[in-house]
Amino acid sequence: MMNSVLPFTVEQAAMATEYCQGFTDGISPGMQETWEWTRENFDDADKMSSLLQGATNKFLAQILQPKRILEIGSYSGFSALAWYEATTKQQAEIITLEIEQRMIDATKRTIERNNMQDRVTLIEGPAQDALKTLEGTFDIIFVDADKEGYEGYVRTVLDRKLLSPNGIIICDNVFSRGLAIDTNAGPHLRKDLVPYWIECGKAMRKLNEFCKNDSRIDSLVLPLYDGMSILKWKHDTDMAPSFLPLNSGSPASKLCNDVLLLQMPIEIPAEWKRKIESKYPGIEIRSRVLRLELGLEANKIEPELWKGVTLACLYLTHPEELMSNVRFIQLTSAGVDRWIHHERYKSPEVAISTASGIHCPQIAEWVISTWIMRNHNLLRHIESQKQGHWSTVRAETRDSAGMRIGILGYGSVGRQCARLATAMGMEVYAYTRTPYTSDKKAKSAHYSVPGMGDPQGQLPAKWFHGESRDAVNEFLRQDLDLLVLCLPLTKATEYLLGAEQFDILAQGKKRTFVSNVARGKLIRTEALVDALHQGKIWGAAVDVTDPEPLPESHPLFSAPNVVITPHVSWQSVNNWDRMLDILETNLDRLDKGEELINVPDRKLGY
Ligand SMILES: C[S@@+](CC[C@H](N)C(=O)[O-])C[C@H]1O[C@@H](n2cnc3c(N)ncnc32)[C@H](O)[C@@H]1O
Repeated sequence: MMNSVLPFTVEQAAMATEYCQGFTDGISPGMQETWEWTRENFDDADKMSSLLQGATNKFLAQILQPKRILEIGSYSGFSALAWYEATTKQQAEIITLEIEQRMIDATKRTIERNNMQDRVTLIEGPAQDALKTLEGTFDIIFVDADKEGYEGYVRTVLDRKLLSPNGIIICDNVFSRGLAIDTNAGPHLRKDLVPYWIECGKAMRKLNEFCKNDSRIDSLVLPLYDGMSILKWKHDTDMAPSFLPLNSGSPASKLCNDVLLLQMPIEIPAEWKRKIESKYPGIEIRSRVLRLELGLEANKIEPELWKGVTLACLYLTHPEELMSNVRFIQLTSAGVDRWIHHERYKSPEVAISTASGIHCPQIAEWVISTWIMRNHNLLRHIESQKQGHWSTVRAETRDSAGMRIGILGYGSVGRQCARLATAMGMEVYAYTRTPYTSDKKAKSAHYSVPGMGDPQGQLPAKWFHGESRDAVNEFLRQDLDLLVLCLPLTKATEYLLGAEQFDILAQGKKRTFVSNVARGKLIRTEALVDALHQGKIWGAAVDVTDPEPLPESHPLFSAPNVVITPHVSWQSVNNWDRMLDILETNLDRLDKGEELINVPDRKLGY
């Protein structure tokens, strides 16, 4: 066949339509009813897709299996119904845009009649506005509104990368009843409509020229119905969100229908997103930057962005109803305190992982640096420096060689403290809740920064364990030079160090330096202040306090030999790369159906 279009007369075209419909599946009773009802109620019902076109859209969607569809131009909701029926398997989300009130009402009728409320959202108003605020990507975008608007819609979709890597844009009516091709090509048109369709035709020619020349996309214009063009990202451009290897033959990822939402204090690097999208074809990634300095209110995530989210990486809790589909939460904090009352956290169906391990290099450095500040009298020297005079202080100065560090809580932070202390010639005593046996399990299930810590538990010279206060007191009797608190705050560990424990430390042969990098409530603050004033301890460094923040002029500020920092020991520019490493490891494990890393014990609360 030389031409792609048969030279049908109007009568022959009607017969061909009937012929095709007769042999076509997918025109459901609901579609038939909506179509008939629209024809009976609206004079301009020719704006609606034909039954065969509805079936075509449905057929295409069944092959492409989109998870999100955007329709620009609902009219009476007939095409939205076709998208809806085609996507029951994957429960796709469908957003349809409509500006005209009578068509908004008609679409609402179709949505209600066909019970589409669960997955179809009708956004009322100009499509131009909606397109500026929509988030995420869509696998099918059906452009079927005002013809002059098409080029702008397509440009916005491409510029804002609203089209998913393997998604398609379908533009309907690109022939404009034939007048886009030739202004004489519509002899069958009603005379009064000719000027309108001539204008539409001009807009369509401009659209087609834009699409053909835009280096980001491939364009296919088909002589179907009133002309239909299909657009997709070019596969050799880096303009698209990312590309999936076509026909790679690799088995489908288990995450292919997942939507991952991240809220972290950084923009998620495009490179990381691309890597994840190509590892798990089909996964959709959405993100919001966390700006805690703006307060909780400013960090709410709009319901729109929560739709379909199954995997989340979060610091803050969000309303349970928005998170109802979430099956995995990667917390960006090492602790779970914020989450323990949240339904999603409590649900056994939801997998949880923490950020434990990402902070240990810097926290251990904080412990050692504050210890050195005290031993070398740096606080006093700095004070003199600030006053502009050569310090005359010649106080007792210590070095760490041969000293003993006692680490209460031998997790990732404790292990890195042990590593640094060992390098300085210290002896390590470690305290754990349960008896230390082998580290194999911890090693496979917990994140540690490569080359850091003590993954095999080889550094301690002596191990202690127990859940009782007596067991802890026994540990405190071990003549410790440096005592580091790096254990979680639970009911059992609350106020672990009070007046009694400072007395125990005072009775030993050494004067202990107490360092708290865990939680303020592990220590009774009044008892610490007393111990410092009475010289029961060599000094203290606290990055966490009770209360926190420490109120202005609190007695702890003016106690001797204490270093206080405002809960900052965890900070480092490297945190977020490490966080994304943990998340990636867990996505790998979810994909392979393996046990996750950094899974907290929900009963113990850490
Ligand atoms: C061709 S009809 C849509 C047909 C429908 N998709 C179907 O297949 O049955 C175009 C619709 O787009 C709507 N429309 C026109 N301009 C619009 C705009 N700027 N924003 C949103 N909708 C618009 C019109 O009111 C009209 O209902």
